Amino acid sequence: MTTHVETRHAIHPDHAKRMDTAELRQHFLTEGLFADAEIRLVYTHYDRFVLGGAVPNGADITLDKIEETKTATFLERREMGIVNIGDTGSVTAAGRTWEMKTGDVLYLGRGSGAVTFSGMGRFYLASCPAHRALPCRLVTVNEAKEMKTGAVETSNKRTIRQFIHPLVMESCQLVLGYTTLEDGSVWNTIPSHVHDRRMEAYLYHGMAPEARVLHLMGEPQETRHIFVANEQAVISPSWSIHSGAGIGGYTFIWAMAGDNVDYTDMDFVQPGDLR
Ligand SMILES: O=C(O)C(=O)C[C@H](O)C(=O)CO
Ligand SMILES: [Zn+2]
Repeated sequence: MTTHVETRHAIHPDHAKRMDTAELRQHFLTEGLFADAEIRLVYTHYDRFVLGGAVPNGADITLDKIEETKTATFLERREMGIVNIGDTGSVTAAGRTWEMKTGDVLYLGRGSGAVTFSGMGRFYLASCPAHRALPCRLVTVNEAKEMKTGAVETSNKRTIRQFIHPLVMESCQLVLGYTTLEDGSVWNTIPSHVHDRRMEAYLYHGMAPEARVLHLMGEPQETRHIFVANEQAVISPSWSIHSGAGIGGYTFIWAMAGDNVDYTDMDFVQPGDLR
């Protein structure tokens, strides 16, 4: 098995607004996170948030130590959320094994040690620094807090499921869940928002191979777009909106790290104020 880590540096909004399409994609889009028998990570300088994919494909693959953190194990000073977007698989860490069905989310607290992924799961990983060790917890789809929002009339009817969230469980910085669009609704995160206190990343999945999401990013008065394919993620700095419209159905996993874990701490931007 191989573990591959790529580093993404933080970009100032004045720099971002001068980027062409290729540069925007190079800095904010992550492609190819999921590969058989590999762990692929993107280490960002936005709140030291790491995102990635682990695909055991029937074997065992282990995330233990990476050079970028210069710690004895990856989770020595970090917490991690794991979402299974594949078939049933399992995760072993901290002397325990959790079976994860499609859509389940596992929280691993600081100091959980090496993490082994097994079975036919397709695991999305989101990790950030943690100031204390909190208990590991599997949150099943039924245990998530479900929020229906949007409307058919505005083409944004969707279900937001909150997993690593103060209403469900305690974490240090990480807040994570996923949002599924209803048939016929295309827009996510409308009205758009920013939250200067937290960065965010969106992993889009459950899309047909030829489908694309037109992801909107940038400062509210300087928006840019990125066309995103299935199982690609967009890194959203704290100064950027993160909204999108899909050509076809999709789900996206949102994960955040920063100064607070208050999901409702958003500065909304109405469509009429976007440029
Ligand atoms: O559909 C939505 O709206 C979202 O899922 C919004 C994200 O959860 C988010 O941006 C949280 O800050
Ligand atoms: Zn957000």
